[in-house]
Amino acid sequence: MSHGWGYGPTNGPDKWADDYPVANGPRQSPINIVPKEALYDSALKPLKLKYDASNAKGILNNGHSFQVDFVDDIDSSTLTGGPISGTYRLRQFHFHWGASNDRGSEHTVNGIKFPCELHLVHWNTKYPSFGEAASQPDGLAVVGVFLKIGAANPRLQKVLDALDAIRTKGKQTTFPNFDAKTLLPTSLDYWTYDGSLTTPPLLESVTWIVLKEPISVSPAQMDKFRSLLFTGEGDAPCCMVDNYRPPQPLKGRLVRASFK
Ligand SMILES: N/C(=N\S(N)(=O)=O)N1CCCC1
Ligand SMILES: [Zn+2]
Repeated sequence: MSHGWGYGPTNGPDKWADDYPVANGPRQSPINIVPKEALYDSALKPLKLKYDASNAKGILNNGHSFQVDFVDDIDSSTLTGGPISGTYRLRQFHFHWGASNDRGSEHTVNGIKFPCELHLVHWNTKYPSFGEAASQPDGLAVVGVFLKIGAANPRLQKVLDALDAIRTKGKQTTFPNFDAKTLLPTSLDYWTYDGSLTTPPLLESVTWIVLKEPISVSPAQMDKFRSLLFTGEGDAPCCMVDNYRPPQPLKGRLVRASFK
């Protein structure tokens, strides 16, 4: 694949192994979650998410999705507990979505796709940096949250209102004072398994923590996600949609549940 990776017919998920052979590795993500095949583990701790709204920095169209970046030079926005040991710092959150409401999520549940999936990316502070952590088997922890079509979600609106300013690849703007915890559902029940980044470089360094309860999103809000472009200013416009990798082979991995 001579050109950069993406989600199109010539550079999409089926082609990523050309440049990133780990794409066919033993712990790739996402996966299809089959709740009846998950093992309830009473030893799993509750998730503890302590986020400081003042750590929110900016919002960026990175050409694959958009992300909200956080100050992560001190332990002020952290994930502890759950399946992990130690302290993981919030680095950024981003989303994956479809061209229509019948698809868009990366993880699926009993083969069901959601229209969108939120990923909150954290890195293990036992390592000196995000980059270093990303290359370690216990380096990252990503909390995944499904978005399900329903009533408009007011918690999403500040994020969606910022998208007009970052319509094209490479555009960014300031995004101060945002508490990422407001994006989480009431229940923090979760499934967890050992996996990878779902985009190149597909590093097998992620402890996945996928919440069972979705949050709501309205059809009109989904259309705001779809107003972004994969392409840069002045390029032929290509709508940012279907920026999701499909489920990957489980290859014998265990999926554990924090709930019965
Ligand atoms: N693929 C990724 N996150 S994800 N989709 O696996 O949560 N990332 C790539 C660089 C930083 C996060
Ligand atoms: Zn993601």
